[in-house]
Amino acid sequence: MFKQASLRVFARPHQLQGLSRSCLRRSYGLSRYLTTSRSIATFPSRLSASATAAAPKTSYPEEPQDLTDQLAVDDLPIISPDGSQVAVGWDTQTWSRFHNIWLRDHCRCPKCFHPVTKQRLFNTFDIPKDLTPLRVDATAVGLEVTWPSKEPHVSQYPWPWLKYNSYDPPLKKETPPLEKILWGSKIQQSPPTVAYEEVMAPDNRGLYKWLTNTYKFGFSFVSGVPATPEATEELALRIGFIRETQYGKFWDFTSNLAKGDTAYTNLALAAHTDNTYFTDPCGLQLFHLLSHTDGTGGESLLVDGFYAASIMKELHPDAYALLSRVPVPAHAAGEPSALYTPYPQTGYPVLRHDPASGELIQVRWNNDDRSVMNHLAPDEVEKWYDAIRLWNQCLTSPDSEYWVQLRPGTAVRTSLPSSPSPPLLPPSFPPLTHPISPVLDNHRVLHGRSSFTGKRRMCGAYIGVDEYRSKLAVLSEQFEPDAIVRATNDIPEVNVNGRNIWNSAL
Ligand SMILES: C[N+](C)(C)CCCC[C@H](N)C(=O)O
Ligand SMILES: O=C(O)CCC(=O)C(=O)O
Repeated sequence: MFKQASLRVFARPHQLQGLSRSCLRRSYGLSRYLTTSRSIATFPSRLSASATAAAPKTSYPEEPQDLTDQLAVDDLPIISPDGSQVAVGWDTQTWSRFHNIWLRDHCRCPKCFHPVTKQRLFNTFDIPKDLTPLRVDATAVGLEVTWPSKEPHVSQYPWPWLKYNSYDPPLKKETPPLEKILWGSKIQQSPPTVAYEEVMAPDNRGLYKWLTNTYKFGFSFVSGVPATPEATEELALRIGFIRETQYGKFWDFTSNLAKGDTAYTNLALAAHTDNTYFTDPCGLQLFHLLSHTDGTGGESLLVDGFYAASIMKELHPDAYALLSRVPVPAHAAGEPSALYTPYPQTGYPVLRHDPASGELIQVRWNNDDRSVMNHLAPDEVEKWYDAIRLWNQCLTSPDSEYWVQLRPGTAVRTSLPSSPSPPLLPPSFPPLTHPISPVLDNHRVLHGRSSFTGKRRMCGAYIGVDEYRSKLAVLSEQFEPDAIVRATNDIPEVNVNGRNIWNSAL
C-alpha cells in the first residue's frame, strides 16, 4: 500500500535509543512523517521499542545520516502484540485490542480488497484460526502487520481508521454524524427550505442542502418548483430513481378513486407514514400540489414522529415500550390486482430502534391501513389500545401538528393512508408568503390532510430509503468527507474510482 522510496527525516537522537537502524522505515510521499517503526515481534509483557527479534529481519536500506525532518516519535500509538490480539495504546488511558483474525480479514491491500469495487478479494476462510503476525510495527501512517505466508504479507491500517473501528472497547466517534433536530408546530416559523434553482443546479450544493435538511428535520421544502408534473418528476430524480408501487411510478392524481386508496378521495387523512403494508416502507416521499380549484381545504399536515415519540417516552414510558414491541399488521387491498401485507405478516412495531444503539430509527404508523390485531396477548389488548390512544394524543397535539397549505409551485414529500375519521379541522395557520414544496422522510415524519372540496390535483413520488441514504452519502463525500477520509486522503493510492478505500462506511 505504502510504496518504499527514499525519505529524509529527523528524530531526536535520544528518541532513537534502542531503535536499531532497521526500525527506521522508508515510505513514499510521506515526507512529513518519520516512519520509525516500533517493531516488536517477540511479545514482551511490557512495552518497549525494540528491534525485531524473533522474525527474519526485513532489511531496510541504510538511513541517511542527515535526517532533516522532525518527528515526535512518542506521538505514535504504542503497540503490543499479545497472542491472538494486538493491543494499541492511543494514550495512557485509552487502549484497543484487535484480534489477529480481524486484522487479517480487514487488510485493504490491493490483493485483499479490490481498490475499484471496494470488495473483499481475500478469502476470509483461508485465515488459520491461530494466525500470529511475524512482526507488528507502529509506523507514522498506521499499524503495520507482517503475516506469515509464502511471501510475507504486509497489511497496513491507518491509525484514524483503526481507532474509528475499535470494538474492544468501542471508542467515541470524534465526528458525530449529522444531528437530528426534533420539532413541533413552531417549525412553521422557519421551515427548512431550499430554492428549486439551487436544488437543480449541477454543482449539487443545493441538492446536498435539501438532503441534509431532510436528514436533520425529517423534511425540507423546495420553493419555486414549476407547477408541472414534469418539473416535479425531474426534481425527484435529482435524489435517485423513483420507487414504483401499485400506485405507479410518478403519480399525478386527484380525488377520483382512480386507485383503491382514500388518498384518491377528498376525505381527511390523519397523520401517518406510508407503506406500513410493505416489509420495506419507502424512504422519501414528494408531493406537489399542482392545482386546487372551486373548493377549499386540503391543507397538508406534518408531524415529527421522533418528536412525538420523545414526548411519549418521557410521559408514558410503559406505553412507549409497548409501541416498541408489539408488531402491527397492515394491508393495502384497494386494488384488485394487489394485496400487500408485510413479511412477516404480523408486521412491525410502531417504533423501531437500532438494536446496537437503542436509537429510535423508524416510526411506522397508519391506523387506517392497520389489519386485525389477532396476536395480542389477552392481558395486553387494553394496554395496547391505551398506548395507541396516548400515541394519537401526542401526534394530534397542537404542539406537534404543523399544518401547511401547499400551493402550486411547491413540492412536498408526504404520504397518506386513507382516513374515514371525521374531517380534520386544522387550526388557523398563517397564509404562506411564498410557495413551498416538502420532501418528507417517511421513516420519521408523519403527514395527513384536511378534507377538501373542489378539484384538487396532486403529483409526487416515492424514493427508496437506500437510494436516499446513498445519495446523501455520496454528496457528503463530496462536500463534508468524514474524518477518516480526511485523515487518510494523502496516503498514496487510497483514492481509487473516486472513493477512498478507508471510507468509514465500507
Ligand atoms: C401513491 N400515493 C402517495 C398517491 C397514494 C398512497 C396511498 C397511501 C397508502 N394508504 C399508504 O399509507 O401507504
Ligand atoms: O392529498 C394530499 O394532500 C396528499 C395525498 C397523499 O398523501 C397520498 O397520495 O399519499
